[in-house]
Amino acid sequence: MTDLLPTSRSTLRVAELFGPTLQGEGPSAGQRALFVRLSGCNLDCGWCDTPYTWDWDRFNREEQATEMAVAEVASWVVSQGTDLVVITGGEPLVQQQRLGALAAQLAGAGRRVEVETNGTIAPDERLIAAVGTFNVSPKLSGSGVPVHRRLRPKALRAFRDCGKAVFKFVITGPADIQELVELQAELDLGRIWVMPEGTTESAVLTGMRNLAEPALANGWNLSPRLHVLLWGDERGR
Ligand SMILES: Nc1nc2[nH]cc(C(=O)O)c2c(=O)[nH]1
Ligand code: SF4
Ligand SMILES: [Mg+2]
Repeated sequence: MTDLLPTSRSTLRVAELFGPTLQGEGPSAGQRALFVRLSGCNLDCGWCDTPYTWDWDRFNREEQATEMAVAEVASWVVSQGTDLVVITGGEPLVQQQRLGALAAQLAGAGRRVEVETNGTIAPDERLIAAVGTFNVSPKLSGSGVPVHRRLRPKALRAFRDCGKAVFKFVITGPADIQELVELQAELDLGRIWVMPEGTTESAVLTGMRNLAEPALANGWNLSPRLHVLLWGDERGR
């Protein structure tokens, strides 16, 4: 029998717990929310704004990642009087088993659970049952990640077909827009948000101005990065 350490089944690698703050992105932007940021990612996007969750060449893993019991994370969330909880990363689905346990506990306690994911790992049934909305953010060529790693059509179809996903794309320029037009035609993704890349107020505002007309022309919604407009690059916001 495989000798699994109990901690490997009951703990999550956590980067930070924060909030209440305002969900800054996607369909729930502007809503009060708590955030659970998990550590670890299976991609390495050039413009990543949370490299402290995965880039162990630049950051110290022991300092940036804490093993926490699923129950401990859940009780922190439930102790706060805010009903929306956003689980993000990193890539939360690299810990899918324990993420599913957390999401189920939170849903059982009456919380609305959103998961921010890069869409490369298909969600399992327990996770789908517990999550209210998956904000699926597949990476485009501007991320610098090779296409076979960042776009996994089978996983994207699983999100699309679960009925709980919206798709949110970070756009860094015209090549990303063209790639999204093609992806939409190929995969029929449903509701799409586009969002500028940027960690300063001026970069986000300029990006949103550049995206407004392409969004309207292609049937897409436009997402702000509200937390960046309000607080810049401050961590834990
Ligand atoms: N306020 C706020 N909203 C967010 N929406 C998605 C975030 C993320 O880092 O995934 C995020 C974040 O870091 N802060
Ligand atoms: S998928 Fe998200 S967390 Fe992972 S490297 Fe890309 S932007 Fe960063
Ligand atoms: Mg962020």
